[in-house]
Amino acid sequence: MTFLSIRHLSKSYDFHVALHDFSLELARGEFLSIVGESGSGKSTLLRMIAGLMVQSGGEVFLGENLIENPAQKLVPGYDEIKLIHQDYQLFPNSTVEENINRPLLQFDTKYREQRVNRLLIQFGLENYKDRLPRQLSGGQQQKVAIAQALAVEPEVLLLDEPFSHLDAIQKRKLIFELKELLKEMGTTVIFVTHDLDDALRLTDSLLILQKGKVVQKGNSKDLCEHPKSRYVARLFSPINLIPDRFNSYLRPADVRLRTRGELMGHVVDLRYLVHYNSLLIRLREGGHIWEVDDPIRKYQVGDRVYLHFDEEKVLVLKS
Ligand SMILES: Nc1ncnc2c1ncn2[C@@H]1O[C@H](COP(=O)(O)OP(=O)(O)OP(=O)(O)O)[C@@H](O)[C@H]1O
Repeated sequence: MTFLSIRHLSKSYDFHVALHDFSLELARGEFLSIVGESGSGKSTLLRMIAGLMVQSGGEVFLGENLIENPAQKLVPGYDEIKLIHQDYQLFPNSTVEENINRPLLQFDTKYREQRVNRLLIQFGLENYKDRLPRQLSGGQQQKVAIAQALAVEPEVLLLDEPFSHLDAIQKRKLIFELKELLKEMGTTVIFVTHDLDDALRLTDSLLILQKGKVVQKGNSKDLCEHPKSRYVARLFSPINLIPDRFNSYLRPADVRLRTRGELMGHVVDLRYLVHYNSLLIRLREGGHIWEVDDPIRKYQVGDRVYLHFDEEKVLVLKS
């Protein structure tokens, strides 16, 4: 059953259309990642969903209730829908505990104490509760910001690249912890990012946004195997253009390397990665450079190789 319903939402800034006719339905507790490059309209969309920006057209409903925008509502925003972005602001002179407690001031003391303690435990922040934000790492500060947003038990959490200040290891850990926590709480989540890897750590369900338009929506397997455009295909891996064939591409993992054949090239670069060597191969035909996986780490820079592939692996991408 639909819980969050976004109907024909659009936004123009002066004459520039930042978001075109966007519709989406999410069930309670569903997770979705929206992936798009910088300027594709991700933040604009989230701010309108949260009721923090006036839209040019369309409506957002949470359950039966219309989400009013700042022109319709005296105090913009809702406790039920919380938006967290990378430039979160903690109160610098308040402790971790006080920061998490801030949104709860209208509740009675007993409830506040219980809620804050629970969040401190859930986020592993019990030992840091008396510290000031500047005495925490970036990851811990980000956890405090998220715990603060969750204090009022929002039904919907909107995450606008909130992990971009963190290093890769911290980020992976936080996304993993957050995923478990949010599933347990039954929160409905929309995560926007330009990084497909981050998106896939949180959710399998993806929507790809480009220049304010939805280009594809589905699970990661569908999008990886049947991308509708080069942009979607390239989010998953580089793609290699097949010489003398229009709009036909291969992923690095779908090319097989042999010592004889027709399509010939030379290895010009090699990167050692966890599961395979990634080779750059200059093709004899047209001098194209292909990126190809070498899972058995057989080839070296300078080697001559022949490239083979199965027809069913060819991606035909017109745009
Ligand atoms: N206040 C504004 N006035 C005019 N144009 C704006 C304004 N805010 C955003 N835009 C434009 O709207 C488009 C979408 O911006 P938005 O910030 O929503 O994209 P984004 O996908 O979140 O980008 P990023 O990943 O860089 O944050 C961009 O072209 C941007 O320049």
